[in-house]
Amino acid sequence: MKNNKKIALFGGSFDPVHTDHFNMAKTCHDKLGFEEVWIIPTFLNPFKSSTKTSNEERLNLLNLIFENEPYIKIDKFEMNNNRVTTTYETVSHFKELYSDIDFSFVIGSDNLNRLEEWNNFDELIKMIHFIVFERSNEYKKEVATKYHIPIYQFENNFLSSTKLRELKELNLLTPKVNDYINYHLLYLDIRVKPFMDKKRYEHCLNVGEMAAELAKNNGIDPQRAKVAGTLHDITKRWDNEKQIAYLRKYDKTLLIEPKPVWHSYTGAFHLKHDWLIKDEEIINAVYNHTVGCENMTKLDMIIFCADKISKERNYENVEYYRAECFNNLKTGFKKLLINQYEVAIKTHGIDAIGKKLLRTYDYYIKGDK
Ligand SMILES: Nc1ncnc2c1ncn2[C@@H]1O[C@H](COP(=O)(O)OP(=O)(O)O)[C@@H](O)[C@H]1O
Repeated sequence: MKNNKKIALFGGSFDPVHTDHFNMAKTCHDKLGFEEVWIIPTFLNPFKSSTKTSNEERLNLLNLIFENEPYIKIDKFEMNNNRVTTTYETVSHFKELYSDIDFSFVIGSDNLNRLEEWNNFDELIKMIHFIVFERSNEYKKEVATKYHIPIYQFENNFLSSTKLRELKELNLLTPKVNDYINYHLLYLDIRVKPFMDKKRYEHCLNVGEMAAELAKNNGIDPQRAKVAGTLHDITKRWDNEKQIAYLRKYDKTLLIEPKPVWHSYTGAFHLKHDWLIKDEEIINAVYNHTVGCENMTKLDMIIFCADKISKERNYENVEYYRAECFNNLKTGFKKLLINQYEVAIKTHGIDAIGKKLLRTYDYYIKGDK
């Protein structure tokens, strides 16, 4: 009898794809005898109202994580359908197209709980073998027994896309996937929006846009500037207690700076230690965005300026400062710095404006750097 090729179909939202998805696919190939694993990202999960990320972004992430795995094929059948596609339809499609292939369908054990509710389940279970990977100990074991479905263990980190979107357990996510997510600013509606009011969120988006424009003007990667700009105020609405806790944890000396400046430092610490952003220039640009420092990079200046001239800002002379920044970044930056220094002194007095603003002012304005 002819030995048919064995292929595992692995469907999911992959929003984002993570290390455990990777390990499951690898186990199918390395240990369970599947020659290939075909990854089928959903257009929409039938049990969810919507996915959070575009098809293109999810595909890019899949291509990235599996780039060195030759046994993987990423199939766009469900995505291209542009509508909800049930597993029954998908399996029928592949079986019809490739009648000489032995297909199995990979799921996590959580899916056993509602497996019998899947569309056309009675037929589906006769059409294809399910391969189940244990996700936790709590699942309907009787469903597996009833349909003789094998359960496999694998090197499981017990990750979930939902938790990763919420910045939980990011240290276990394949770093290049995390880097892509950060660089493309995915999941802002989960990671940024809920932590501030609408106006502040709009400001953040506008600063990101303005920073990208200034970056283009100055020969810098606009996307990196957009990331720093969009995330610059990420901790602005954190309460004092949380700000203090972060400063105590990462740099106590900053507690002597005025409270309104704290968020620049806690923002940088949050992005570095919780978002796991590795690009130090981005981290530093957030760190320096309120009162600057000596020897600022172009990106530092861009974020400092973009924050003060973003689209929605409408204080007197804002148009003038905008034009100055686009005409010459350094000149615009210095003018904004003088303005900020004078306003700060008028409002708070020289003793209360903090050492860092004084130092930046001395360096750039008095020292004419
Ligand atoms: N840590 C894990 N252990 C076992 N199975 C998992 C794990 N993470 C995801 N899976 C399984 O991988 C498949 C695709 O995952 P995902 O895209 O997160 O699911 P969904 O389509 O439900 O959003 C699902 O069958 C899910 O149960």
